[in-house]
Amino acid sequence: TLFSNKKKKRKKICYIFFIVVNEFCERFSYYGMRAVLVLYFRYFLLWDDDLATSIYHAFVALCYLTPILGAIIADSWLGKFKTIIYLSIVYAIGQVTMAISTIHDITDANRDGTPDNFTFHIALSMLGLILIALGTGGIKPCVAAFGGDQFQEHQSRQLNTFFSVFYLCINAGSLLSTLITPLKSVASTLMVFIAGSGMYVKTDPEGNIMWSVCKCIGFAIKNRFRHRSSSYPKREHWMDWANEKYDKLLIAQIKMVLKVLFLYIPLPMFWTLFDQKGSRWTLQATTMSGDFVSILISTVNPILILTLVPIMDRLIFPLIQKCGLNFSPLKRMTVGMLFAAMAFVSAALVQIEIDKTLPNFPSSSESQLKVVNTYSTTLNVTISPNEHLLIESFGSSADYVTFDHQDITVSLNTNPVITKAFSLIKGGRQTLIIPSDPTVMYLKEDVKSKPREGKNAIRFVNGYTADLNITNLDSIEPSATTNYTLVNQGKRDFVLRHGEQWCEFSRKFGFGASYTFLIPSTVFSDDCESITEVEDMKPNSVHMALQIPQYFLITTGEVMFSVTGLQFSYSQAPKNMKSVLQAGWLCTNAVGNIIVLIVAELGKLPKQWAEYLLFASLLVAVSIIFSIMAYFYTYIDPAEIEAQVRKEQGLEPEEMEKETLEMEEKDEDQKNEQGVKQTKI
Ligand SMILES: C[C@H](N)C(=O)N[C@@H](CCCCN)C(=O)O
Repeated sequence: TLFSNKKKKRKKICYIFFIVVNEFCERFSYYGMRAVLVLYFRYFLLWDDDLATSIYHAFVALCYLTPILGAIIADSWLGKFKTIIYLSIVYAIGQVTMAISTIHDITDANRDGTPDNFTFHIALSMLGLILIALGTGGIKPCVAAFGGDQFQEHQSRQLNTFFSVFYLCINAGSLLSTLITPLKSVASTLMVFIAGSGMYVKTDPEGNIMWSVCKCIGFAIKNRFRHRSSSYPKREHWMDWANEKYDKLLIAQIKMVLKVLFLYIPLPMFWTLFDQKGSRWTLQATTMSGDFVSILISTVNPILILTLVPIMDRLIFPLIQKCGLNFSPLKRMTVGMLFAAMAFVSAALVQIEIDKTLPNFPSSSESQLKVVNTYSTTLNVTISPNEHLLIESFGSSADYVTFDHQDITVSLNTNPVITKAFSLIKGGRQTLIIPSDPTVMYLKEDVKSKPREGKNAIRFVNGYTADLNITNLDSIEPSATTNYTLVNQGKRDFVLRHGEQWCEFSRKFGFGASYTFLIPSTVFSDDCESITEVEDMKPNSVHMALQIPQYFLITTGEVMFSVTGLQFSYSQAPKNMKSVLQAGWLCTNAVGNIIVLIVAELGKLPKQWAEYLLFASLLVAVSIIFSIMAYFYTYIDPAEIEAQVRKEQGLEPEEMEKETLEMEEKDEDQKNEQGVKQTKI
């Protein structure tokens, strides 16, 4: 018996391996594609930041809405195993479609490196994304529930370990996704899953369960209204009004599901905060210094998950239990929410530090102006009505001057005096460039926010008497100013060239600064030494390491909230509705993302730190509501309730047999465990 038990255990580990590796591959593919999605929208489809971010969030929301469809297909029609297989094929077709949409050669007839038919690429990529969303939605609720199905009712400890390992695999997939291409992994997802096919415990779908559930709920509501007069005796639960027509077992199962779904109502708020890691926090990082921007953003969360899940499972939770505290799943989830709220308080504190170092950008009604003088002598610049600036040759005004009106007149103390009228951009920053011929002074638009991804925005004003060529930039005419170019942090070299003459100009950059370099007429005679630098925006000075506490707090919250929620959704669901509740759980994600889209993107507060604090307070309020709801929730054993209802109804012999077999197996396991203990003693 001992030998056969060990064999059984090894077999189980083996097919659980196939399931978790399948999830690893699927998440690897998903996160690998997601990581480059916004870049694809921005630089291939040439969408602006807002559109790219909105479509990105809409896609993520769709991925977490489609699980409902996957769950219906699995629980009512195909069963979890076949649903995973078929929808993995849809997923793979989606990834291939997406990959084809990125080949610009397909429509690039003139071979200029840009697609000629954007509509074609947009249509193809949207089709690809919809297929991926359908695929991921179909797979996700089924894989978790399918994994859970491999355990028997008495194996709750193993079931919890399975969900922790399952979550570890999600994060290992997410972590490694940046290293290998997503396409390969879709193929391997399918192959790994099919490889374990013969070993799985496959529960059959039990007819169109969702349709029966809807009809049953509809009937209960209708029946309740038909009997609303006080002469009819009250029933214990409103679903009991379906008793006349529907099976008691189905009604009991619906009651269990509704109880859990009701508890889910406050949960999207957690995801609203959690999913801002990828948007607001990423933007925050671009205003900080440190050379691990992209690595930090894409890897810190999965790395922390891989470390924290085992620590929590093996150390913290057992320790809490040893102290005699009942740290129930719903309590863990509440604490997880509070951790996420603390993460946002930490983000707000970091933001306050950053704000102290940020330039004073103009409000939407203000305009800002700086003056750069490349004329041969110092100039007295008067900007009507009462702004007087003394600017030396190849120098600039100390900082931007802010105006609450747009129309200005500029006078220079040249002989004769030069006067010119300008209209400034509302809410913009501009520089007045005074060239060697001041009569043609002109305005140039400046950056009015920190450059993306901690890069530096640089431009050159050509004070040389002829056209100049600068590395990686178009040729610039005399007196002209180039547009901004983004350069990475570190030492950068530029070669300036005019005909046979050239010189090399080197400069070390930090993070998130903006500079205008003034090239004098003597540039080649002094080997680029005389190029002067005007700092339009100071480099970032708050170090990115300050973001680590907020990442640590949100990930601790995630471990408590998300891993526990996954286990809870499985354990509290009736056998035939496991995927449906997994889908419900994933839907809380979708709603969270939609809230990010609506509240965070549209209703932005003027101060970012205030927005962080607002979200933190909202989550604290929601966690209080959730803890009250949780207090009134009684944990159930769905199998026990189902058995009890069946008993009341009179059990079918077939089911009785199955149940007896399970009981016998359980007894055998317990005996064996005791046997092992005795042998050890
Ligand atoms: C990578 C991340 N830490 C993670 O584990 N993600 C989970 C849950 C995602 C919910 C966020 N909207 C996953 O299943 O990908």
